[in-house]
Amino acid sequence: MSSSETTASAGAIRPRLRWGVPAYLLLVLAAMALAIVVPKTGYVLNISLQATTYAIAVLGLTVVLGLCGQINLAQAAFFGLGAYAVGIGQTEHGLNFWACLLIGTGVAAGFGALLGASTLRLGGHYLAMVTISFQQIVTLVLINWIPVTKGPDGVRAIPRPGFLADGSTYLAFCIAVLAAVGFLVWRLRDSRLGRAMRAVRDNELAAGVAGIDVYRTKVTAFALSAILGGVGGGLFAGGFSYVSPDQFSFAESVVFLTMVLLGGAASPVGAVIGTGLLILIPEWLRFLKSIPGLYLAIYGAAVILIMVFMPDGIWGFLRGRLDRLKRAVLPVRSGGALQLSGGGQGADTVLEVRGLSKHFGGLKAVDEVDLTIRRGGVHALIGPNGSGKTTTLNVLSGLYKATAGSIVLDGRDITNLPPHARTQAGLGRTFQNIRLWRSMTALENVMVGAERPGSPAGSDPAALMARARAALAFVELEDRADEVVASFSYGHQRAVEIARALAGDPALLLLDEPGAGLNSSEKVELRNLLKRISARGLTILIIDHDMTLVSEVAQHITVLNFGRRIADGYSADVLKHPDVIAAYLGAAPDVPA
Ligand SMILES: Nc1ncnc2c1ncn2[C@@H]1O[C@H](COP(=O)(O)OP(=O)(O)OP(=O)(O)O)[C@@H](O)[C@H]1O
Repeated sequence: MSSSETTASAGAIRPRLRWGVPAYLLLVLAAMALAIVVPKTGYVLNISLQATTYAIAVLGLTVVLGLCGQINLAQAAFFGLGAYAVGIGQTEHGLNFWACLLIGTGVAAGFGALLGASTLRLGGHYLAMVTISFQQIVTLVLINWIPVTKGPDGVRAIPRPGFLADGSTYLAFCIAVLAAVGFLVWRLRDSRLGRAMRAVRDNELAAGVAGIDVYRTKVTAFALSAILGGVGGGLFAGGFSYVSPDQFSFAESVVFLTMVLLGGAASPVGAVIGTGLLILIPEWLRFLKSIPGLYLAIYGAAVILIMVFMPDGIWGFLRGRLDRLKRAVLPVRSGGALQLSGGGQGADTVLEVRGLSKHFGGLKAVDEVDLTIRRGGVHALIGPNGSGKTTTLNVLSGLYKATAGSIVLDGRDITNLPPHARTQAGLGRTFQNIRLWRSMTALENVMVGAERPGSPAGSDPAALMARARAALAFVELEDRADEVVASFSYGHQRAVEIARALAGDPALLLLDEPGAGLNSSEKVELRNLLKRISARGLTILIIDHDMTLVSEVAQHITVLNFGRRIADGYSADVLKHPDVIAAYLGAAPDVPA
């Protein structure tokens, strides 16, 4: 191993196997060849066609639910839109198969984006209800818009393209589409968009503050999911040459959801496993159908047992076992030294805040606060509990809208920008309660920070990876880059959060109580880290209750009490200020001699 290499200690980052793609291609070609040459009954052909086309739609749920964490109980509706477009377009309007497939997919994408748009105001149960409502509307339209959809009778005699007329050839084609979609979804996970989706899933607030446009990411995830639903449905219609409303009902959406959860929502492999199993289990249990109820009871019990004992799905369970075997074997390249530019050059002032107020009803949490932060060095914002420090940081980073006042960062007015745009403008921050994306590795967390538009790494994946590693090396955690952060100690999680902000090369770093919850040796490490950051020219605004830490690292201090600024200036002067001493319970704060 060269000196520029070190060894990662867990396998959450995927090794890029040189033979992986050719092996996958060979496997797909073999499956296609088998589909064509092996003689099969109509029954086997139908089961195979159903599994393949369903799996494409279930991969859509891998994107929206598995990667982005958004519930979608309308996948059967998107599947139906694709299927009916292929059915009606060909039989009623004489369009060709491919044009119909494209139209169906486009219509599904449009409605998917519309559903995604509702996430601006809705989440969780409410989002689930909106998707269910959409599903029910589509079902009602399919049943009742008889002149167009043929109502409950459905659309019959749907043709396929001439060269795919033979059922086995059509199946091979569907396998090829499934393989291509599966590959794209697999690659999506480790792309910039995929990381953004996972960040939104794990912690939406932190994603926004790290520079991700949360809303756009969700809309994109919904649209992609709907596209895959539409493609799957279109191919389904060609495969079965008949579609009717009951094939695309709410019950089918639940089946799609069960498939993705059963197989494992986080990976396309899970989608395929879940689909295969849920289509095959009923067939295997068919012999029980003679005893009323028994078939359903065993089917339901099997699904419940798998979900209880494998909460991450079957593939999630197997993957966990595989990852344990792979520990401590991945060689990784060193990221080199972290470059910090400290934001725009020239102007002395990096942040200018005038008359900033934030009221919660009658409570003036922040009340006409002025704050000037000079470039370079550490500026502390202190004050007793409830004095408005965190609220100030939340207004600065855009999590709260200011009631009044203005915020100018590096000469640019950012008062009305959303959080991700402020990050793009040059703000970096950490949280009082650590907000990492817990299912992602340290490296993945920090890579999202490095992806901030305007950061020096640009969009080159190798440069992003190198910058993220450099940021981790800066906080002395490069050797744990490929471990999932949930396994880190509190102190190390804080360091990763700081590395994530540093990777974006901010003009100003906001640290909300970075010392909270740290033991004494971790506090020493933190103090040294802050000094190293400051030595690189990056300006820090820190909130902390530990006056020893504050007086050791900060050159300037602003003091708040009851939301108002009561002192501001050089640290030594401010800490002796009578109002400050009075604010701290009438006694001198714990200032070291
Ligand atoms: N979302 C909110 N809704 C209503 N009141 C809030 C909200 N957030 C903060 N407050 C109130 O605003 C005041 C300032 O709170 P803030 O958390 O900013 O204080 P702080 O100085 O950071 O305190 P601490 O040091 O304990 O973290 C408190 O009275 C708090 O209860």
